[in-house]
Amino acid sequence: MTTAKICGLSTIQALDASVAGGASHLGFVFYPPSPRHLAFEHARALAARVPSHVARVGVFVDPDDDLVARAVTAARLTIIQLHKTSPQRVAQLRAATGLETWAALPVKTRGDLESARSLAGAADRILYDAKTPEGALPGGMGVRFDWALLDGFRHPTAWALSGGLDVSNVAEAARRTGAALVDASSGLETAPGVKNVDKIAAFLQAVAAS
Ligand SMILES: O=C(O)c1ccccc1NCC(=O)[C@H](O)[C@H](O)COP(=O)(O)O
Repeated sequence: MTTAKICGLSTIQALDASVAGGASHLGFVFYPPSPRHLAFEHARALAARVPSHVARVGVFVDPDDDLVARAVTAARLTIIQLHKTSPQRVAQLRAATGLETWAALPVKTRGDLESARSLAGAADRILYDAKTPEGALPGGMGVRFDWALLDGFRHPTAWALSGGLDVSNVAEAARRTGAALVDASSGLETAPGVKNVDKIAAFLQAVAAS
C-alpha cells in the first residue's frame, strides 16, 4: 500500500481535505522565501487540527537550532525534513530534537544518488526529490526527475518519492519505483502556495488506488 504526504499546507480547508482523503503525513514549510512559509502562530493553529494518527512534518532548509526548536514546539512536529543540509548537521539535528528525521536528496543524474549512503547514516528516511534550477527553491517547484534512475538502486534506508507528482502521474510513479510513500506539493495547487481541495482529493484517491 502506498501512503502520501501532502506538503506546503497553509489553510484549514486544504489541511482538512488532506486528512479526510487519507494522507499519512502533512508538511509545514518553515522557510521565509517559500510561498508556503508559515509563521509559528499560523502553524500552531493548523497543527491543532491534525489527528494524532497523521504525522506533522516540518520542512526546513539548512535551519539553525532556534528555528527548528520553535517550529517543533509551535506545530508539535513529529518529523523534521531537511533540505540542503549536510549529513553531519542532519545527524546533529536528529540528536538535538529526538525526532524522526528525513533528509532530502536532490536527483537529476544517477551520480546524485551517491550521497544516499552518507545521508542514510544520519537520517531515518531519504526523500528523493528533483534537483531544482540554480537559485530556485530547493523544493515545491513541480520538477520531476527520471524515475528510471532508481532502477536497481539499493536503497540504504527507508525512502520516499517526491518531485513533480500529481494526479496524472502518481500511480505510474508508485508502480515504476515501488515507492511506499509519495510526497506532493505544487501539483496540488492553482498558484504557488495555493492548494486546491479537489486536486488534493483526486491525488489521494489515485494514491489509494495504486
Ligand atoms: O514547498 C516548498 O515551498 C519548499 C521550499 C523549500 C524547501 C522545500 C520545499 N518543499 C519540500 C517538499 O517536500 C515538496 O513537497 C517537494 O519538494 C515536492 O514538491 P513538488 O515538486 O512541488 O511536488
